[in-house]
Amino acid sequence: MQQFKNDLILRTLRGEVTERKPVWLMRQAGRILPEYRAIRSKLSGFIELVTTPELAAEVTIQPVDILGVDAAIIFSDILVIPEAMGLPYEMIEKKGPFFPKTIQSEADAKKIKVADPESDLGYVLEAIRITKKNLDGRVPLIGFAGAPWTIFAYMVEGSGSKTFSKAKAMLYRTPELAHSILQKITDSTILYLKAQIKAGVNLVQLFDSWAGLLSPETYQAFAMPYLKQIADAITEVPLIMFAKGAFFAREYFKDLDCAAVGLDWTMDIQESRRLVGTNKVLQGNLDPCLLYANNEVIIKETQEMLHKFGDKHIVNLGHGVYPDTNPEKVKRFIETVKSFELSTKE
Ligand SMILES: Cc1c2[nH]c(c1CCC(=O)O)Cc1[nH]c(c(CCC(=O)O)c1C)Cc1[nH]c(c(CCC(=O)O)c1C)Cc1[nH]c(c(C)c1CCC(=O)O)C2
Repeated sequence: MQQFKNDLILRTLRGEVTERKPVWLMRQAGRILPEYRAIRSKLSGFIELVTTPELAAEVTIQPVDILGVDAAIIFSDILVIPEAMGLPYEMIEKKGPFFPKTIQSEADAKKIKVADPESDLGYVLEAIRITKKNLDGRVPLIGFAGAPWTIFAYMVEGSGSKTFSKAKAMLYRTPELAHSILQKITDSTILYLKAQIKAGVNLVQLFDSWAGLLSPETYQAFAMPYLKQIADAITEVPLIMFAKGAFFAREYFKDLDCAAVGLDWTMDIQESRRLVGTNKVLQGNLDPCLLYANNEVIIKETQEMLHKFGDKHIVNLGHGVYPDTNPEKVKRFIETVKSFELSTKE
């Protein structure tokens, strides 16, 4: 096993008691950092950055150097999977992702293939290898993928949406077609995560960003079976399951073979602990908007959160950090976490 200078997150995921809690932020690599924007502004756009391994590796490491987080997350996007399956995406400035081609019919579904990570996603794997080399054991590297329902939602809807009603309509109208697409996404995701692990990531997170749009019954039918396949297949490294807005899913995750469950800021910490059980680590869940507050408020709210979680906790926000957040506020949040256990031990 690789030796790290800082392996707090891996020890926490193994259930060990550590000297302090590990901290990282979803979307830590990105527009909050002027150093990121400097690299990004020289390129044609986000996709060029994602597909240029040397630069993707550089922006992956920036938050480790600048913010002092306890893990790096590989700079990429969940939408590289639809692309590898045959549906390329565009990233429209200030609007978000757009798919010129989507899946509307059985004929469309037949045309998409199971991704071959080595040939279709080699640029991500290369970025992981370069990142590992340049991190030089400072902190572990997180790999990730979108959860099947969230990826399906983009492949059918074709863009972001408040309701994802086209994608949800397919679940209700043609469930068998939906299941066949979800299975292909799942197969692609398992191959992709395994390829990331082989390239060097030390843990992985699944993002089910649109989980909260489904009813409990629909989530049981169209999300859980595929999450279970992924969790059962990923045996090499710890898995963090993050399903935004899915209150109902916390109790389902109790029986999922994952090391940790991510909470968003709307989820009560003690209630979540009850639902998820005592075995798993919890991750989260400060409201990203708290980082707009003044330092005293940030420190107080962060400390309260740290108390409420107790042990078995990876500190994070409840969702990705918003792009207009002042990096100094992020640093204040991280410093509060780092000094917390020290101050309570004295
Ligand atoms: C739903 C989703 C996407 N992508 C992702 C999710 C799941 C997490 C979540 O729920 O937020 C995941 C993601 N996207 C990105 C990362 C990088 C690693 C990290 O967390 O630091 C990760 C983990 C980079 C990115 N992905 C994107 C950016 C912004 C692009 C830019 O630099 O202009 C970054 C840094 C673009 C993206 N990509 C996506 C959207 C909706 C957008 C546009 C939103 C926006 O503009 O903020 C799809």
